[in-house]
Amino acid sequence: MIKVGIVGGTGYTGVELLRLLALHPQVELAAITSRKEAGMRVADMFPNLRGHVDLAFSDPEQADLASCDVVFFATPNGIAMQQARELLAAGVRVIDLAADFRIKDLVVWSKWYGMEHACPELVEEAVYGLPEVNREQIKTARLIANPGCYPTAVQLGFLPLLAAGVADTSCLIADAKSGVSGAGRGASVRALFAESADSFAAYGASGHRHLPEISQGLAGFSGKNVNFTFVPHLTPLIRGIHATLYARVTHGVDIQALFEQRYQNEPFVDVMPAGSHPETRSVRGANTCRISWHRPQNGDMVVVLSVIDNLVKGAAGQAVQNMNIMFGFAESMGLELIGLLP
Ligand SMILES: NC(=O)C1=CN([C@@H]2O[C@H](COP(=O)(O)OP(=O)(O)OC[C@H]3O[C@@H](n4cnc5c(N)ncnc54)[C@H](OP(=O)(O)O)[C@@H]3O)[C@@H](O)[C@H]2O)C=CC1
Ligand SMILES: CC(=O)N[C@@H](CCC(=O)OP(=O)(O)O)C(=O)O
Repeated sequence: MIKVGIVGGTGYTGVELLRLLALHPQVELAAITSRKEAGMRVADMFPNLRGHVDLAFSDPEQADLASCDVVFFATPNGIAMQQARELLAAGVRVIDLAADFRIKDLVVWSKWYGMEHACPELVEEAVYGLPEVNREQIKTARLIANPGCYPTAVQLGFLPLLAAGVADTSCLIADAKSGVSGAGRGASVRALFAESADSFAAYGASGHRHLPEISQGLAGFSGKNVNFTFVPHLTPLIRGIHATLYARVTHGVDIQALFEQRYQNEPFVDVMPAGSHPETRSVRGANTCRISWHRPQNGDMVVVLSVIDNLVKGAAGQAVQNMNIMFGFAESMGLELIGLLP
């Protein structure tokens, strides 16, 4: 058994971590923090956890995080980097669900996140927690940068094409749609029911902070710089990301075989039969990325469709997957979940 702490237990990714970890056979939940709700019983705020989580939220300043084996940060950007050095020095492994350690170029990171980095030396050490790419490094990592939700769906969709060198890297496009829980649980006008229901809009079309994270990953897969366009959209879903990806691909390549081979040993990537249209609801609540591809009019443009649950494979589920790999547990432990239809 390992002792686990969660900083930011009242947010959407925090409560999703609790849902998954409460039933994990190798986990003892030791500390769950919230500044605003310190003292409140977790199950009083989240009745779905009644009978499963018998702890109260503690103030992050008071919580005994140093005695944990691993601490998850389900906090806004810029929080984990304030505490990671101290925790690592105490022998605690850290998994950050925010973006503090995702981008290796600190100048780029500061530009997009609007702050100076508090521990640049740890950015170099941190392992980007996309198991389908970095499984070996994750096994021994002390510090994991858990990927963003859009970056997970987009990178897994492009990976087989770029790793095989069959896509034109001068024009890669991702048109991605997210459910409203992607914006977190903190009140914001755009997430209000009356603002987001029965409407659909792009945002950040001329620049979103996931652009540099995804570009960094795609360049790594292809071994060269890529020209990448990313347009996110807010949809009236609660959970889910649907990424529609466009790439010009060399003719004559068996793309179905390429995807099936790349993901044949991956427990959480499902390649559908050629010509399928994956639905976000098929992965709702599950740690699955479900993918299919199309070649419209048999031209050289390939369209990849990639869906995830932003809170599971896009955040908490992937973080638990990383924990399993780091501690030598079966990678699927606590994550054998099937999407919720309807
Ligand atoms: N929502 C999503 O789909 C995804 C989110 N992420 C990332 O995961 C992180 C968490 O997201 P999400 O759960 O949506 O966020 P929420 O806004 O829903 O929750 C944030 C949590 O952090 C706590 N918190 C806020 N400020 C601080 C602080 N200064 N110190 C300690 N705790 C703090 C809050 O509790 P309190 O204020 O009481 O302390 C709350 O529990 C973010 O970085 C987000 O970008 C990544 C992938 C997907
Ligand atoms: C719908 C929505 O607002 N989504 C968020 C991204 C999700 C997220 O939390 O970003 P990280 O993965 O970087 O942590 C946004 O566009 O800012």
